[in-house]
Amino acid sequence: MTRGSRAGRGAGAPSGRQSGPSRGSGQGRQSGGRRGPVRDEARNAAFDLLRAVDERDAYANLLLPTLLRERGLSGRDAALATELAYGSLRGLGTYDAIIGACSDRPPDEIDPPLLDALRLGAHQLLRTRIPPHAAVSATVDLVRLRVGAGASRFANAVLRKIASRDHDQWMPIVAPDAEEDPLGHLAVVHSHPRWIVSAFRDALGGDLRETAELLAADNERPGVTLVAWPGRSSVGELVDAGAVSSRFSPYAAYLPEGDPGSIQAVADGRAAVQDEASQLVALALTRVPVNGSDRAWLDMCAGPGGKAGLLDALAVQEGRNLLAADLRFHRSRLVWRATRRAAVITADGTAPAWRTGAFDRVLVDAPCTGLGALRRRPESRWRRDPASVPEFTALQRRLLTSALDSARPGGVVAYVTCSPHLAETAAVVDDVVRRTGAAEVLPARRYLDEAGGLGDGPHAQFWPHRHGTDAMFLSLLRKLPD
Ligand SMILES: C[S@@+](CC[C@H](N)C(=O)[O-])C[C@H]1O[C@@H](n2cnc3c(N)ncnc32)[C@H](O)[C@@H]1O
Repeated sequence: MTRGSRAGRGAGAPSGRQSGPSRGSGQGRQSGGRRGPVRDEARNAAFDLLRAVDERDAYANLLLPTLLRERGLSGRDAALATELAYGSLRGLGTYDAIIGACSDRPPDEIDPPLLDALRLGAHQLLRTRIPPHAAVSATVDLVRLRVGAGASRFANAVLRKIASRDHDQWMPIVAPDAEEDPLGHLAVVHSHPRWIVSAFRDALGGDLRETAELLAADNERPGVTLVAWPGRSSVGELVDAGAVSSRFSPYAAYLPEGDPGSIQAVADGRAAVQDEASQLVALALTRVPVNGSDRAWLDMCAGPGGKAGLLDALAVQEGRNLLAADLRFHRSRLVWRATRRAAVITADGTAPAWRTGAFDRVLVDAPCTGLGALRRRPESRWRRDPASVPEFTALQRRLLTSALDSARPGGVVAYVTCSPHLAETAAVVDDVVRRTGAAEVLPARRYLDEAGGLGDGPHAQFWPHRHGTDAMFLSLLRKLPD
């Protein structure tokens, strides 16, 4: 392919001149004579989101609602902008491999704004039902308006080449052979960094077929799950408001469509959005029998307050006292908002502000790589760095050690991560238990009767492809006498 040798106009695009914004999929344009580039607000918003993620390390899920509001996008336009932006960010690994095969330079030598536009185009061509001619012409228009005329000719040539095959036809061309390099194959086909594929494969006991299912599940948008805080609202109330009963948690309901904020119980602060596995791991901590006192509960890494919200509601019902702490003041403020009666403090869990052995139950929901929640943050898989794993595991060990110090003998500690990476899960627990000799590991699955498929060992591991939840890990530990 000769770069810049093709006409700047979109391949197959009707050539009618059209002024003013065009919204939607780019279909239905006028035909006739030559036309200038058409500004498409949904694609522009998606492009701006990708640029913000690249240039400012923006979080797509946090910025997108603001961007849509500022641009006045709603309904189908908002849905299109969201699909294009999220799909392009998730699929970036696959799309870059294909763009590289269709270009005379590797993706990392393509001007970043142009590369982002090509990713948007590749997503439309390979993963949506937008007609190829519309996907190409709308993307070329975007490039011409936002990057430049020369770049639009290059984009046109690359996109036409991408459009010559569908996703499955591209895979044997761009992905390593599945027999020779299974991890490399899965990484390209399912658009994940190789080190994450490797970590998932290890956590799934080496099962490559199941690893592929997990990777595919990571590329789906997660549904919305609500929690009805006990004593404040009920699943029945959520169901009456349009939600659907859940599979596992007695406090969960799924919201098939619509804005959670439009549900009265959520608007009133009596219910909230919360992943079902998050509910169950917090619940499991409260289910373990303890001999003697059961008054004082601690949530040591509580921000932004998802699990603290549920623990607070349960503590109120059962007459317990919950202390919720977080290292960061702004996170503690969120916890304060999510709870009614809990005492909330800003404190470093590794240097506790509380007395040793003061608590009957302790939750340590440790900071982690977040590899279990990749569905929620479309760009996060590319931001995570394997070099961060040892930093997290060092902190996780200190926090778990401190959580055991904070529990009284006979008390219970729940160690939770939103990552299935073995270095952050079983390895941390094994190491701390061996080093301190302060705890025995309990069979966590016994306290999660609702859900199967949580693994074979003493710990419990939820999975997106098995449970439709985040990949949440739980280990339950009983503090031994000194
Ligand atoms: C995985 S998040 C907790 C999520 C929370 N439990 C929930 O369900 O919403 C980890 C939290 O630990 C906090 N954190 C990090 N280091 C900490 C420390 N040394 N002591 C206490 N909290 C810490 C972070 O600020 C972050 O809010």
